[in-house]
Amino acid sequence: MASRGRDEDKKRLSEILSIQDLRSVSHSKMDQMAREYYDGGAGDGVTLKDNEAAYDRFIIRPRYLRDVSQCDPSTSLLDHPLTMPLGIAAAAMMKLAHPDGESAVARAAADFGSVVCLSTFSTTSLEDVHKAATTTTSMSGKRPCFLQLYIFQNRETTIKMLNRAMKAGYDAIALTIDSPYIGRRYNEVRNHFKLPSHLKLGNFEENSGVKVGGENLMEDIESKSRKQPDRYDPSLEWDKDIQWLRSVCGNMQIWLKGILTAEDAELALHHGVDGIIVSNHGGRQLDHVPSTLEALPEVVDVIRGRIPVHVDGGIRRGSDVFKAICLGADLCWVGRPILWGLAVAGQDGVRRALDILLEEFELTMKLAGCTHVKQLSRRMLAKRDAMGYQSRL
Ligand SMILES: Cc1cc2nc3c(=O)[nH]c(=O)nc-3n(C[C@H](O)[C@H](O)[C@H](O)COP(=O)(O)O)c2cc1C
Ligand SMILES: CCCCCCC(=O)C(=O)O
Repeated sequence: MASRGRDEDKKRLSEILSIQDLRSVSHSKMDQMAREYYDGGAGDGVTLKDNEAAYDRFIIRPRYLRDVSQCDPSTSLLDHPLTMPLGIAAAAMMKLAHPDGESAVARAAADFGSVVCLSTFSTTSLEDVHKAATTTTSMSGKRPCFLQLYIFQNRETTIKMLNRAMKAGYDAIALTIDSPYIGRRYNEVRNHFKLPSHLKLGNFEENSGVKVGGENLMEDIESKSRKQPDRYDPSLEWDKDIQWLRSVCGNMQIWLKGILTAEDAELALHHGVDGIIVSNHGGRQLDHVPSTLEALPEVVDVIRGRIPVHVDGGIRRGSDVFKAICLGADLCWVGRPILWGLAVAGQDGVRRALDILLEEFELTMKLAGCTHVKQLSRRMLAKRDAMGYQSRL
């Protein structure tokens, strides 16, 4: 019976040709609360939509007659090989999409040759996910693994989690800096978002005081509720807290997730972080901030190759990955496409999402006249505006 279900999933997956197809099919697989939590954003969704729309404002300037019979889309991260410059972004509570949740995502990533960033609010323990993410049948050598971090007011909660991450073997922490409070998300309030009782947060004890959602979500969002005993620490500052984090992170690298300006990129460099992720949290935090693709160049220009710069938000096609790498990103992280794949067919659905992005990325490289990721540069893009297009960036 189970194998018939998997065969049907495989047939359905072979008919899915794009991430948009995956998104449409995923909608029938989730209830309203999960679907709107996954797909939605903050406020009126201006930034959410702009993250995707920004990719259509850039056009590719292809070069021809350049022997593209061989093409290598691979890269590396922390000395580990990656099949392409693509990682799986932190997303909370993956078991809302599929009972195999984060472990299925981690297994698909390992077999494909990608990297996972696990959310603080995973519904699987960080130890189990690390095991799944680093055990692979197809890629040789150890796989990299990131843990996304929210720092809690009760620092002991955070320290305990970091100690577990070090022991499990995580390579890097991605501290999310765009969330001193949760963004204003109407869907979650209307749907009375809460983690269903059969699911548990994987990284906290029952009595830790950490929870997501609940009866008073709007109060929680505004951080007024007395019912929420432990919440994000909104008092974080560059000087005191990055140093503090370093003192409790052991050998794990420290990356910052949520940089959107040259000024903060410069501060990140000054405070000695190991890498940055240009991100607006998939349009889920402050609405009306820039699309990440358009924020990327100012960050790349100030960093000048001294630390890696990654980007996430709105990436739905291999050509989007191509454009972000042309604008100077070293790697792209994808969030929702992976959740849609997970909802459609668990590990196989995630693998389908990754394969679609790889096939599209490789074909875009070849049709644009590139055979290696290092050849991608700003000269390969132009920006479309109301008047036509600007041929040089
Ligand atoms: C359902 C969902 C849950 C998320 N949970 C987290 C989280 O726990 N921590 C975090 O830093 N970012 C979280 N994010 C943001 C992602 O890490 C990433 O920045 C974003 O999804 C990228 O945009 P994309 O979904 O358009 O690819 C979440 C995103 C989604 C869609
Ligand atoms: C109901 C709000 C939970 C927020 C924590 C996870 C997260 O970062 C997200 O974007 O969602």
